[in-house]
Amino acid sequence: MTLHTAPQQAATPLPPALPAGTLLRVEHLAKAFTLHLRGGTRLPVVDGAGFSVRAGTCVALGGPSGAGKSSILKMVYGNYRTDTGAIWLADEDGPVDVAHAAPRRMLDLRRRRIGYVSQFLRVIPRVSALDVVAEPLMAEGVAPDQARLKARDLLARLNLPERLWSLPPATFSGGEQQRVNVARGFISSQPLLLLDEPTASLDAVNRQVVIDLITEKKARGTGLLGIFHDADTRDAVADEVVDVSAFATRPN
Ligand SMILES: Nc1ncnc2c1ncn2[C@@H]1O[C@H](COP(=O)(O)OP(=O)(O)OP(=O)(O)O)[C@@H](O)[C@H]1O
Repeated sequence: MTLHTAPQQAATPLPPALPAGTLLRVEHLAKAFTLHLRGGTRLPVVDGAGFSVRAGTCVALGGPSGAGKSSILKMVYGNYRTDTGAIWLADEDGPVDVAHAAPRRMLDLRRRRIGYVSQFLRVIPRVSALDVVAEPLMAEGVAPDQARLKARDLLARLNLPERLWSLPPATFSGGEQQRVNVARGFISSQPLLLLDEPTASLDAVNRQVVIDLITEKKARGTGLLGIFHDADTRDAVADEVVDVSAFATRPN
């Protein structure tokens, strides 16, 4: 995962008082990509994006392909720089604007406050599937044996054959890698979890497992912000769908 390092807007807006239970509030968000290999052409993606995520709910980002759903998710996780606007993330001492957070702060927020299940697993050479899943818990200070126990539980629930657990996932199928990725994302307990198409390569049985995992997170008070191309999954988990094409800066 990359972290943007460029400075953002000149002035950091004052933190708002987020309503009780609000974990994330996106305000007036705008982003355009600059295509340096195309003579600096600017490609506007979203303008004026705004929505909130409350504890115990799942908000789905909807809209057609290319509308900017993944770009919004990446801005919330601090992977993409924002041009204007604010992304208020609830922290223990009050809201932090992710759009202005320094890289070190962002890494700390990722450890404690915000998790992310990316679309594809980033394979780490020579690390077993079990340790890929257990690693975020170990990074939080959980003892390796305990972290691996929880990882085993999740991999078993996601029907990953036990013979694969000790192998690095580089050679796994797309669906097997996605299940390792989902397990890695769901193992920790940050209050906000971002999901980028977590069921895209999964069969119906494992899609249902992911739906159950999301439902359990919601019941424990986690807020989720996700992209679900599969309408059945979206209908099963989403409390609200935010149509990103409403924030488009050009026809999609
Ligand atoms: N790093 C990048 N550099 C340049 N353009 C980009 C970059 N990332 C995304 N885009 C462009 O921004 C637009 C929005 O892309 P994005 O992936 O956010 O859409 P999406 O709604 O998630 O699409 P899909 O449903 O197909 O995944 C697209 O036109 C895409 O080409």
